[in-house]
Amino acid sequence: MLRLEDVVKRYPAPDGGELTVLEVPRWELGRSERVALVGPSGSGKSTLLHLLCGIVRPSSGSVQLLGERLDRMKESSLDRLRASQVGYVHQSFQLLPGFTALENVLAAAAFGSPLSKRRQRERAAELLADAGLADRLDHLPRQLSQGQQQRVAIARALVNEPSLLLADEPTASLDPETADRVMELLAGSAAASGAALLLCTHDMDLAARMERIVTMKEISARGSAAPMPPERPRAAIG
Ligand SMILES: Nc1ncnc2c1ncn2[C@@H]1O[C@H](COP(=O)(O)OP(=O)(O)OP(=O)(O)O)[C@@H](O)[C@H]1O
Repeated sequence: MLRLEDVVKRYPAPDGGELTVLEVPRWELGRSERVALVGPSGSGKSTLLHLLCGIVRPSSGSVQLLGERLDRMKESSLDRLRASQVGYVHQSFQLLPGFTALENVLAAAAFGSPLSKRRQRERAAELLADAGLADRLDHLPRQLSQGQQQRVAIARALVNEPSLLLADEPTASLDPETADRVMELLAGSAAASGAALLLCTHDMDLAARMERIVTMKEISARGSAAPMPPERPRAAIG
């Protein structure tokens, strides 16, 4: 479902040169696989997630999602593919502050869902209910707890039945109990819908709940050029 070949990502450096952040000879993620991605801070995890859904383009090499070359696609086609096939859960939720929980989920459906408006509304309400938020549909993000906001973000990521779920440290700002519920929802939903899940985390307990753990070292010949802190044994890589 996802394949990277000879991918290099460079960013402009402040001194006018370039910083090579990623060098990936070859890496694949299969359909329905649930994988944890771990690596020190600055090793390129977020950059990799952004490359995998076309938010960022590689400096060279090929990125294939569902047989489509993202690196060659024009912006509007990329937007459409991402809206319909990819659910992205951000560490900081990124909900629309003036929209209710239901409206936040519907906003994603409006762009990427083939369903009728009525079915979109039903599905959005069902997902929020599955996330334990049936009585919070009309609440604004600021009227929700952190864990509730993250559950809205997960419902939003799932509303278009994506083939690929990308989650960038989705539990980083949550207490352990809430993190546990959020993980259950994310991994359980991916398993139920057959979506592939790639989850970036510093928490090795959460990572261990995925089918497979991959490290940035295994994926990329090069992490950040910046010096990295030594890896710690548990619960906090980076
Ligand atoms: N837009 C950008 N311009 C220049 N350099 C960037 C840009 N985005 C990221 N970088 C650099 O790329 C490297 C990887 O960053 P990235 O955010 O992918 O790491 P990460 O592994 O997700 O880190 P963390 O675990 O701290 O979130 C860093 O050294 C960073 O300075």
